[in-house]
Amino acid sequence: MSRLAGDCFAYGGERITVAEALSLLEARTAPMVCPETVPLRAAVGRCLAEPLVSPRDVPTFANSAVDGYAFAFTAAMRSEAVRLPLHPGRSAAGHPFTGTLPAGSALRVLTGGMMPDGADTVALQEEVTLDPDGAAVTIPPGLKCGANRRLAGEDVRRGQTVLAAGARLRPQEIGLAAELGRDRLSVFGRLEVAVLSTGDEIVEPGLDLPAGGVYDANRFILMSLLATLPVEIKDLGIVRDDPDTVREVLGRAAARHHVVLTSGGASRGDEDHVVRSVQAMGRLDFWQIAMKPGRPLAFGRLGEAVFVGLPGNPVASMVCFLLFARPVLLRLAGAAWPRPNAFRVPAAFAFRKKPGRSEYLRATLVATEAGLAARHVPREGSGILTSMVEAHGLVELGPEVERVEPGEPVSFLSFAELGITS
Ligand SMILES: Nc1nc2c(c(=O)[nH]1)N[C@H]1C(S)=C(S)[C@@H](COP(=O)(O)OP(=O)(O)OC[C@H]3O[C@@H](n4cnc5c(N)ncnc54)[C@H](O)[C@@H]3O)O[C@H]1N2
Ligand code: MOO
Repeated sequence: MSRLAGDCFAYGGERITVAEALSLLEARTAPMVCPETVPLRAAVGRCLAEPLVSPRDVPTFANSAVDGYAFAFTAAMRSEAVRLPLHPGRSAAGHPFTGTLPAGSALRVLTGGMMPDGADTVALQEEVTLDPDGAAVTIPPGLKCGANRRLAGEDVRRGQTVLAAGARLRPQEIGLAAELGRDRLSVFGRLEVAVLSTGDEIVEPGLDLPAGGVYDANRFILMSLLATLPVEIKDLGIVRDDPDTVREVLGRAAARHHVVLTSGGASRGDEDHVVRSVQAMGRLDFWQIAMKPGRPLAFGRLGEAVFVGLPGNPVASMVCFLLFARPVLLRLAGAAWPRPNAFRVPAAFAFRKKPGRSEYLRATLVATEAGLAARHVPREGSGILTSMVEAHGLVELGPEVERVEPGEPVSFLSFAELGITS
């Protein structure tokens, strides 16, 4: 769709804060995929390619919110019980009453039934007294005019833009489109993302582990994270760190995918063949982000494809994916730039840190007498993957923070806000 400039990931400084990195990335990424029209059921999780405008009011007609009796409200009803003769017929959902209700009478209505002409208020059936012969109802005093009535257009107005282009379609957005009568939607096509691991020590799980070997955790983390996004995942496995193989794999991956995502080798600009190959075949920009974990990040271009190189340590790789790669991929896939909500909760810990960089502490939410609080997981190295397993989210301490005292409010970014829902 749009072409990103070859140098879109360039930046001048040495070290960059998390906020600066995010605003640069937001400014420089744009959708890479084309719109396509898909049936509603296939649209969940995708990004809307054009605004959704309602062709009608919803509800389309005024209707009763309860099973009861409809009538025209009168001032006397505020203070006294009023007995109304029952008009023949009824209004049920799908079976409207077609006449006009005479003033001073009531009509049997069921939930969802169209409000009859001449009525503006409904009394709940449990609250009225029906004459033994069923000929009249007595409405208790105190009802408000318009009670138990749902107005036409009270949810959505005709012509209203209910979803903006770029909206990520969750079950509720799919329901809204269905409610407006849409059976298909124009959504952005899936972003094609190739994932690979490199590093001579990295071994495929299931194989024997030689001395010095490390099983590939990152690729499985990344593919699982990608599965939460509107992308098509191509698993390129572990690529041996040999120049010819790396070039060949990268060349093919870049020609067939929008994005090539790797982990490891993000800091060793001179040794790693992935890094060297991206530099030789396209352009690579190293980012040193003032954060812990996950300082080194690499962004680049391989022809038309975007290259994202995450740090090798599994926790750093995952945190960098969640903070930086995820919004970039969503934006490339047509989504509006996501802005996860951090909740302010009291800290259930004390902490000291260096100013000038952001820290992301793996944290659990714990119930205290004062409500929920965040407790940081004590073992926190960027290779300690069990810290992520234990955690419910990340406590984000900004560059200005030097210490946290128990009870002080901190920003808690739940994993759910970062797209990890199960
Ligand atoms: N002299 C310096 N050393 C390091 C720096 C630095 O700035 N100067 N930065 C440190 C930080 S922070 C990180 S993070 C790592 C990043 O290094 P790389 O991105 O180049 O990653 P590697 O060196 O390849 O690997 C680091 C670590 O992660 C393990 N790893 C790699 N891939 C996987 C995988 N797919 N699954 C599981 N584990 C993986 C790898 O074996 C290493 O142990 O550099 C620091 N050093
Ligand atoms: O990015 Mo590194 O793993 O923070 O320590």
